[in-house]
Amino acid sequence: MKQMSHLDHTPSTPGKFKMDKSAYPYHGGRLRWHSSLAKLTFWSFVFIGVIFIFFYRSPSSSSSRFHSDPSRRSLRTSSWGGPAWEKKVRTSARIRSRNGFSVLVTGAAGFVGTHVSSALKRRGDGVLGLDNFNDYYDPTLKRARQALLERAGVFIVEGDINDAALLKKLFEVVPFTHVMHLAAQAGVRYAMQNPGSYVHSNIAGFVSLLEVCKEATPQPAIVWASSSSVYGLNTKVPFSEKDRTDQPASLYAATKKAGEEIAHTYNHIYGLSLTGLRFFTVYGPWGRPDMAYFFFTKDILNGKSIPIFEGENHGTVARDFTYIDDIVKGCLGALDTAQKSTGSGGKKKGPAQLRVFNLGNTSPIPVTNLVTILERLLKVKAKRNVMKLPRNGDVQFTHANISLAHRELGYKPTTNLQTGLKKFVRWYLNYYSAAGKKADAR
Ligand SMILES: O=C(O)[C@H]1O[C@H](OP(=O)(O)OP(=O)(O)OC[C@H]2O[C@@H](n3ccc(=O)[nH]c3=O)[C@H](O)[C@@H]2O)[C@H](O)[C@@H](O)[C@@H]1O
Repeated sequence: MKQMSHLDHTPSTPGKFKMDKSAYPYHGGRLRWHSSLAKLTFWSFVFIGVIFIFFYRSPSSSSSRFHSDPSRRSLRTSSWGGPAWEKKVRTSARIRSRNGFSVLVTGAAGFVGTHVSSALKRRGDGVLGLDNFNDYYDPTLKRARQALLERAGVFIVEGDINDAALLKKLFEVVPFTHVMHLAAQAGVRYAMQNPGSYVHSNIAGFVSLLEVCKEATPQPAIVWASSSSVYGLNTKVPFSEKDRTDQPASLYAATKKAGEEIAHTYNHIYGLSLTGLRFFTVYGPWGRPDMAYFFFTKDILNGKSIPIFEGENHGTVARDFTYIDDIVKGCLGALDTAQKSTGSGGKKKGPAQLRVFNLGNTSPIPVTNLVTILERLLKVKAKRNVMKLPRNGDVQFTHANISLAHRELGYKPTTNLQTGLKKFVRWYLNYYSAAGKKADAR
């Protein structure tokens, strides 16, 4: 709006010029014409200067451009900046242990983001969260996670990874040693409804973050969330990092695969240290209400029928469900073994680390078994509506080979589905009964 008002003033200056022109007839001499032209040039420079300063000084300018993007569903305009805000940022990111890290966690109000942030904080690392609190699923749950982190001393900045001015400011205030990049548009099937949001967050947002990281001094090491879905139509099991990932079955998977290629580019050109983690259907307390185990729980309790997918000829649909605490250990292992980025001033100074790891559980469980476990834990019989796996991006089977993560990160999952779901159900019942909250799943 401010820009418009500047622009609205534009005619007044040439108007003066016109007046000058009419006061002095054209044949009145070149000199006067030249002096008017000089005035116009002068005022034009002043005007352009004002516009320039406005754009570069105002953080809200970038966020207002960003807010015009229809694929975003962030609920409120982010406001940031100022001494009090900077103090909160600095305090949250302050390292409290010897050889600790200062980590920027994007997507900190998300499921994995919350767990990783609190684990880092517990061991004495400095943690600053960033989240846009969009309404892809019930934002009340994200706010509750935020409150949990606040109590642990983690401040979450409200903003989007596409807001380059905000990211730059964060790096100005804190020289982050690491970035744990978990902000993303998740969910396999939703990609058919809102493809733009996947491109916006998983591709444009990732590039925006990497652009700022590559310019930062020192450059941080980056660990980020890829997905088991990159294996797509690959039929060789268990999935190993060496297997083909060029047949994604969903746009979601394609954007995660694109992220892996983009990571390669930034590593190659700028010397950024990058580690991608392929998560396998992560579940647990504080989980995502759009995921099957979560809304199955809600629907079973409400006596609603649940759609259970099956493959051709009643083929089993199965997932290598992985418990959140195991995933957190994998994330911390990745951060701990991440080598420093090698670039500075936006230039590569030497080869840097580039890694991809599977973080799965290594034991695929049919979705029907998941439902049976939930029935037992909830003591309610599910109304099963078995149906053909729709052509909506789902794959029939996932199974991780985790030997690389085991060797390099010391990753060793220890929670089976029965135990993990028990912990989830306990949390679910507590969380939704405590405040009389309604599980607004999807
Ligand atoms: O690990 C991954 O790569 C992915 O895991 C999950 O994706 P997905 O495995 O599809 O998880 P759910 O949506 O919870 O589905 C779990 C299983 O339940 C099945 N399902 C899902 C929904 C439904 O109505 N019925 C049903 O039988 C799915 O086919 C799938 O086999 C996450 O949603 C993704 O963000 C993540 O990247």
